[in-house]
Amino acid sequence: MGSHRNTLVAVVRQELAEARGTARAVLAAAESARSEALRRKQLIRDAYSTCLAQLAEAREAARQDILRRTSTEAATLTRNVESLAALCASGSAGTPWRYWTPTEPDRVGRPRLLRIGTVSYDAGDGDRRLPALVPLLDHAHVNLVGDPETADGVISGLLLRALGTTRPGDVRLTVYDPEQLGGTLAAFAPLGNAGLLSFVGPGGLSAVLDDLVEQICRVNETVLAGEYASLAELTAATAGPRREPWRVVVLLADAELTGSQRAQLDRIVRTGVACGVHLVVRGLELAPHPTVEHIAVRDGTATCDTTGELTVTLDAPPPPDRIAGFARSTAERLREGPPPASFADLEPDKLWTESSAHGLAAPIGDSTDGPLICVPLGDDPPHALIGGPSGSGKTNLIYAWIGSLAARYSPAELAFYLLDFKEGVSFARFAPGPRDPSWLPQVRLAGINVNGDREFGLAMLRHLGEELRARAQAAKRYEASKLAELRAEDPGGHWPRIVAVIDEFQVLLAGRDALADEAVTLLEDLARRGRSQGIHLVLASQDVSGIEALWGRSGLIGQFTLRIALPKARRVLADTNLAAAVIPRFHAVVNADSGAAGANHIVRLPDAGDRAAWRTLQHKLWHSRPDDCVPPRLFDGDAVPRLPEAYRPAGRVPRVTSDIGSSPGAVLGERIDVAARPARLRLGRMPGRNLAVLGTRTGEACDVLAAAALSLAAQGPARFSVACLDPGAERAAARLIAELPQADWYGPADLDQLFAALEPDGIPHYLLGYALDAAGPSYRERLRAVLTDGPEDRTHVLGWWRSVQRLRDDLGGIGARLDTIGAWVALDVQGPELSPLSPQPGGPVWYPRRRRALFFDRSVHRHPEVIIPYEVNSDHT
Ligand SMILES: Nc1ncnc2c1ncn2[C@@H]1O[C@H](COP(=O)(O)OP(=O)(O)OP(=O)(O)O)[C@@H](O)[C@H]1O
Repeated sequence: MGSHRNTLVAVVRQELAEARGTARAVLAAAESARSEALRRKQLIRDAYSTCLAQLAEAREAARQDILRRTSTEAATLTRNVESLAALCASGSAGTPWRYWTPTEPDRVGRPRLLRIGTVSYDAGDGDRRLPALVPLLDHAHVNLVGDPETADGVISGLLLRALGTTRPGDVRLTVYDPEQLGGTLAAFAPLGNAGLLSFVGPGGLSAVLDDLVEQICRVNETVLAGEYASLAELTAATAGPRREPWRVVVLLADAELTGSQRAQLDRIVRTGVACGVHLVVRGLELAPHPTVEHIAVRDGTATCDTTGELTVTLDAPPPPDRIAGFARSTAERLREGPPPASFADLEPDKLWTESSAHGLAAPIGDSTDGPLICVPLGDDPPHALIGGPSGSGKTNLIYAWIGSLAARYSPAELAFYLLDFKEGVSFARFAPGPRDPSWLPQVRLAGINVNGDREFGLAMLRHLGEELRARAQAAKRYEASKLAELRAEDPGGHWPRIVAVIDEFQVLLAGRDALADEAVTLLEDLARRGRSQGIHLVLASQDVSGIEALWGRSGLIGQFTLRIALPKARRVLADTNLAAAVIPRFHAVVNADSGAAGANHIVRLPDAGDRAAWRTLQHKLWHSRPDDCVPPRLFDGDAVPRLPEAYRPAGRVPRVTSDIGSSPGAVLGERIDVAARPARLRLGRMPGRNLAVLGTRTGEACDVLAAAALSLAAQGPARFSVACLDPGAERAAARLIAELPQADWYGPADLDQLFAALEPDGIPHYLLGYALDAAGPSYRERLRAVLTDGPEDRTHVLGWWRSVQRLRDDLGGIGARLDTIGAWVALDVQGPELSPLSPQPGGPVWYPRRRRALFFDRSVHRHPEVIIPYEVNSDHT
């Protein structure tokens, strides 16, 4: 029993153990499944939160990106809107009152939008403000509602901006203010003095409306005439000034309108804008129409059609004193007329498009009512006379004319020769200078500071005389009677029209000397025959007696049919023509009928003297110049020409066997002529081929001798004996010796050796004698022998005597024959003193002047000629 029990127990135990084992296993499995599930759960949780974080990150990145793009786009848009606003309301249309000044529109400028205040908006980086703009001229009527005081402030601002962005006279105001009788806009009253503003009394509304309706009918009928839809379109199409002013009618009415008034007002609303009639209304409701801009104002703010729902913070009204000041100056300017054309306005749209075959025409300014006035030159009128007292603007007029012509006619069509006898450099700007390398391509010659050098004037006339002859010959060859025909027959030829301007020409004619006689003869010839050969003279003078001198020469004055008189000019126009006496400053009378009353054109002249404006034009023309265009010859009477390098020995001693040449030429100075050629003295093997330099100006005498010696040395083998008998000339003589390839020096104690050395040996031998008169009587005999016999043996004396008297003493005293001196250069020696050396009885007409010398070579000259001694060493040593 006991064992059975035990067995049972054992079995039970066994089973229990097994069951427990199973349970444990199940538990363990469950545990592991649970922990697996938990792990998975954790994984999922982790993945979820990673996912959330990533999503958040992506969302943030996307948000930042959107914000960035938004702000960039907003900034661009803001900029665009701001620049658009600035463009639509530039200058006085949009400037805040604190900085406000009127801005003149350009010739084809269109009316702008007008600022009434600002709208603020959030640009992302804080609050920004944009101008709130409304249309008026050419675009809209303005209908204000709301608080009258604020509305009147807006109206003042709009009117001031509209007036300030247009030309004086382009806007006419009518104000109907029955309550305040014009007091609301009283600050504009000065405009009434110029007829730009009228106040209408309480009973005058019907008449005003009728008048506006009539105006609209008239504009439609006679101005637009079915061809244009509006005055704005007409102005744009013609690119000219406005044909009709804008009429801006301000109606400050709180009363009811009668039926007919309302009907008229509605007509104006519908049709006014196209005809330049605009209503600015407060207290009335205008009939709905696309051209009506509504502005509702309240407490310093407004809403209007252009800005939609945005609230406009209104600008304070313009200060009344600013309005009154502007109105006064506008009325004043209108009385003075429109501003004159500027120098730039004389320029054509395209440069160098005109042909000068049949003449020249170029504007020099505008008339008081607008259009530019052209001045003709050609077959008729062929030549011009300009007159006006000092300071009246002759130089300025000449600049304007030259600029205007130069912009139209290329160098193939036009050539200028310009000469100014005034002290000053007015024509220097046309030639290259140290600060500006440009030049006016049409200028062939410019003479400045010529007041002392009438010879240069004569040289220019001679040059033109030669040109005239050349043209006349060509015309004969081609059987042409005028320039246009010659150009047609000879299309390959270079036949520009020539305009020669001589300012203060009377200087050339002053004096009863041979120069004046020749100048008059040349002028007469040029004036008479230049017409058909395309050579035109423009003579200017401030001097009545100079002009009167012309009147005495009927052959000359009769050709100057174009007369230009500046204010207070006398004797330029006909005696019965008093226009020049009454024209204001900076105006001119242009008369192409020899000054006859009735042929006057009054021209307002632009300021053409302004260097910057000139430079702009000149640079433009200079950059367009043809490749073969050379700079003009500039003659400056104040400049001293240097001995050109070509006339200096290159350094080597020429071999004795080199070509000597039959008559080497000594260069003495620059001739006063158009080509700036050197004055040469031929030293052939003939009696008298010696040179005497006469006068006491040591520096210039030394320069003449040095230039002669150096130029001779540059031409071939030669010997030089330099005798210096004046201590003041020693440095110059020493400099010369240093530069000459072969030279011997003789001082006062060496004169015996000098004369001994002058033995002929076939090679040219030049005795350069500085202050030869100091040699003294004991050497006179030998000197005379060299002077007499030397040249035939190629020995020539180039000597400096300090007076004619001393030269004469050296040659044998009173009654001595001076024919061994074949050529002389006189410095500070008076004309009569030269009579023994001159073919003219009484000596030449010569008044010594600085750096000028009179040169006479018996073998070539009929009359002595003026030369400019070259500067040989710039330090004058
Ligand atoms: N149209 C103009 N607009 C503005 N300024 C002008 C005008 N014309 C001349 N002027 C000025 O007036 C002054 C005198 O002019 P300009 O030198 O042309 O006179 P001018 O008659 O040649 O005098 P002068 O004979 O004494 O040389 C200059 O300062 C010049 O700039």
